[in-house]
Amino acid sequence: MKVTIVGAGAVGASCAEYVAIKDFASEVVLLDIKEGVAEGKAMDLMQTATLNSFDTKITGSTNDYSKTAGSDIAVITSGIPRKPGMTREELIGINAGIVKEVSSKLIEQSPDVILIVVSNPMDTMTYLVHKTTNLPKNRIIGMGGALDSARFKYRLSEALECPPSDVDGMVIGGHSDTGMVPLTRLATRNSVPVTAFLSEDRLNQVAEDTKVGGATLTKLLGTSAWYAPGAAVSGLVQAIACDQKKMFPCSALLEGEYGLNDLCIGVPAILGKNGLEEIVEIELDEAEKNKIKESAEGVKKTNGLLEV
Ligand SMILES: NC(=O)c1ccc[n+]([C@@H]2O[C@H](COP(=O)([O-])OP(=O)(O)OC[C@H]3O[C@@H](n4cnc5c(N)ncnc54)[C@H](O)[C@@H]3O)[C@@H](O)[C@H]2O)c1
Ligand SMILES: O=C(O)C[C@H](O)C(=O)O
Repeated sequence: MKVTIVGAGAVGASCAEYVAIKDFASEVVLLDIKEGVAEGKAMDLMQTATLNSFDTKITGSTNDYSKTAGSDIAVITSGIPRKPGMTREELIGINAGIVKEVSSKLIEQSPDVILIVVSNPMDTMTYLVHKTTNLPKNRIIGMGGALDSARFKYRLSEALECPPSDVDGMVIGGHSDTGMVPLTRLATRNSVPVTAFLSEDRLNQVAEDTKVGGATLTKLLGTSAWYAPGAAVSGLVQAIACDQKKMFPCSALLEGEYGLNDLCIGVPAILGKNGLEEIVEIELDEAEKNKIKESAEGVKKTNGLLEV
């Protein structure tokens, strides 16, 4: 199993580290345009192999796509991150060109590759890859919901004063400060609805904190987050590589599901060896349906800025 990660920056390197530590891939290739950076990070990570007990071979490449040939899965993290005070949507001008070029070069070398898009604004970048490549829709997946759901569970565990592992929950919708839809009605602590423990006001606070999770970290760090993003991407990579049939909220191309068409947005999906194998349509209540509709309008507005 060969995994390529384009962009050896904060998220790309974190993802490479988690993939390696989980030890399911034979090879990880890190590629970046910055001279020597991917090679350096690959070597640094390889020097953790005996410390962290993994056999995955990590190599680096400065913009030489021949090194990525025959990749089963490729992750696109290349592009710029936001700075405090910015929205993800503001990154479209620079990142659209990068994502378009990178996806085309990856497919040239690995025609059977499954692509995971991470660069922001992620839903629109995922849609761009669908529009500009001929890959079947199961082989283009946007990562955002897995991260947002992890943040949601963290915020719920804080409110419940319990370990995060006690909590289950999911965030669907657009990966944006206003477009995320944390499904508080369906979240549970060991099968008990969280609504049994937390007031409506507290749950609304949890939802709002979740939606601005990325912005909160960006303000603290001066750039956007990387540990949880890298871990979230590695979860998707593992589900595909190991044919786990796991469910994650992923940005998928919708053709009628949830009453939506011609956009990529976060919905529950089953991931396995064929990539995004199934979109799961869950029963939403009226308020949730309205939130998804509103979120989709926001994503479509951003898609409208693309020149495709
Ligand atoms: N979808 C998500 O949940 C999520 C989470 C975190 C970050 N992100 C996004 O991921 C992207 C990367 O974030 P980061 O913190 O790793 O940024 P970073 O600046 O640390 O790393 C980006 C890397 O991309 C490289 N790059 C730029 N153009 C390239 C090209 N044409 N080919 C190859 N490499 C190129 C840069 O040299 C840099 O090393 C940003 O757009 C960020 O907003 C998305
Ligand atoms: O917040 C960002 O800009 C990066 C990423 O989308 C995140 O949610 O951490």
